Amino acid sequence: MHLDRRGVLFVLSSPSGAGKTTISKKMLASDPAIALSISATTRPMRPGETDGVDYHFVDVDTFKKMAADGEFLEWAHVFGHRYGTPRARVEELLAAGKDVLFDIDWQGAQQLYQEAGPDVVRVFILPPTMAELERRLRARKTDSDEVIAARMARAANEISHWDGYDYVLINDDVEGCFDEVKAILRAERLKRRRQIGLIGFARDLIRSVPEADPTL
Ligand SMILES: Nc1ncnc2c1ncn2[C@@H]1O[C@H](COP(=O)(O)OP(=O)(O)OP(=O)(O)O)[C@@H](O)[C@H]1O
Ligand SMILES: Nc1nc2c(ncn2[C@@H]2O[C@H](COP(=O)(O)O)[C@@H](O)[C@H]2O)c(=O)[nH]1
Repeated sequence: MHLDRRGVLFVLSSPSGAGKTTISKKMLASDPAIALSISATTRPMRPGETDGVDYHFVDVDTFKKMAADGEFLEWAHVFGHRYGTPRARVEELLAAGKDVLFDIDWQGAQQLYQEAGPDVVRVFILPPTMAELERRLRARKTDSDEVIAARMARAANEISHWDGYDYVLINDDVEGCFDEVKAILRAERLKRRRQIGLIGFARDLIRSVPEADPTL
């Protein structure tokens, strides 16, 4: 049975290369009730990325204007570039009854939580080892040695924020991690405070009992 509920703002964070894009893509492909928040970024496009799908690729002046105009729900400097979550798409998705998936760093998760509080569910993904993290970054073949070194150098800092999250998973095996993420989303969707349709449903159930106490 379907009851109206508040949308979940589902955040995935991790050190670069731990697998959050991989998990996000699997979630989006398997569940039409959740849609991706498409960030704006000033970083250059990678091979295989599409403007407007993976990110909105913008120059620094455009980004600064968007920030000054209040167009971002949150934004941060990451790896020497600016990244931000456009407010409009998130609001449209929530109004359409969707859950929203965010692939953002710990600074973004913190700001989003300040904005949207308990509607936000924060999941942090750890790699099994730092050697495996570096191996994944290299195997992805999207970044230069210099970029990979910078991402590895920042990984410890990113990981140090693990305790600001509601759930922490170790992505050793993609399918296992994906199953855990799906279980979290499913349980969060079922939380009583998100099921706004429950109030009317329970009231109608009670009123349908002729012998019920009329003050209930
Ligand atoms: N459990 C896993 N085992 C082996 N390889 C994995 C696993 N999870 C992801 N990968 C691979 O590791 C690489 C990095 O994954 P991905 O791009 O999803 O990381 P990310 O956390 O989104 O990184 P970034 O923050 O830089 O976008 C990809 O090539 C992906 O296929
Ligand atoms: N605070 C935000 N962080 C973001 C946003 N979009 C992406 N990110 C994070 O940046 C790094 C690097 O991403 P990459 O695509 O260049 O590898 C990663 O941790 C993302 O989660 C955002 O809108 N806000």
